[in-house]
Amino acid sequence: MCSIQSVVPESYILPPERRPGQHVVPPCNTIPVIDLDGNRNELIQEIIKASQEYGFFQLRNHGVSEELMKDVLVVAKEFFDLPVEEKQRFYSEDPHNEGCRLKTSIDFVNEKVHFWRDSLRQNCHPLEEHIQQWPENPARYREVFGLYSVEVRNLGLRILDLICEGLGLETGYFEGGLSQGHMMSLNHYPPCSDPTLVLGLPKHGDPFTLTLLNQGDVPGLQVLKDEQWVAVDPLPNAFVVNINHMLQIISNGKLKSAYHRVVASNVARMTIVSFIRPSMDVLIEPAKSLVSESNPPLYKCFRFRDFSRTYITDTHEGKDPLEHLMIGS
Ligand SMILES: O=C(O)CCC(=O)C(=O)O
Ligand SMILES: [Fe+2]
Repeated sequence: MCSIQSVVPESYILPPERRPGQHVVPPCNTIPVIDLDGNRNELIQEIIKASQEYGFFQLRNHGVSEELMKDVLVVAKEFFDLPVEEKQRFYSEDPHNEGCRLKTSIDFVNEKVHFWRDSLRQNCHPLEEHIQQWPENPARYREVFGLYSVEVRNLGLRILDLICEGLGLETGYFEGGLSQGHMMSLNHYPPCSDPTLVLGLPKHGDPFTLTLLNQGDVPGLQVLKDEQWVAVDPLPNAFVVNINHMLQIISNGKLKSAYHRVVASNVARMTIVSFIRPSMDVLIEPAKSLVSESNPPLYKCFRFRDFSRTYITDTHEGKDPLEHLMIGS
């Protein structure tokens, strides 16, 4: 994308009703901050409560070192600062390209308005199957992201274990197909001369199982809570964790996959997002042990592959991607 431009290009300007505008969004002091070092039973209660009320929480004392949290942001910035010729071989506009892919906005060819974000997406698990496709330049790229991806995946699986216990599901429910993949997105939001006209990312819910976001120290993320946008301001060295659509369905609506968006700003912002994701072939449905006659299933059973196809088109058309999965729809 454009790096620094004095005028926002027409193709990035949203229609007035979709712009963030001048409206000042309050920082949210109520999104729970959870210490992973705490007592296990209390921790489980806190995670479940936060996931029910907000679908989001910030996690501290998570075990990933401060140095590694910072290093990935530095190396990611070094990648985006490389000359265009160096980055170009990763660039693809094909939304079905699942390899290590550099793109700008979301679906540049098909979308009506573009979003103020460049991203590099890479698969991370199993590491040895994917690392060879990752950039070799900057020189530390594979080493730093290799270490980080293993630690973040383990952390994600640990949180899923706590959620599993908190929901009362059988041990290991999220192991295997529901957490088979790990995809990382290095998001680069360039400085924008008029952030009121554009969005870094539009309102969306994450389609996978669980997200762990390292958002650095520049604000930009906002969550929809009770129909109001609230800012999730950066907390040093914390992960922002959020429940994804598949976890909402498996929990039969108990846990919430909250809508969120990213606003641009006049300084650059770099974030590293890790998605723990299901395999394409896995069947998703409300967990059998969570449904009963008095608590009937809210969602149909479907294959993740089929959902991923409709998610892209639904999101483009501004539709709720979960609507046609509801029983009775
Ligand atoms: O960069 C951020 O703050 C959030 C990114 C995000 O929501 C996503 O990649 O799905
Ligand atoms: Fe997201």
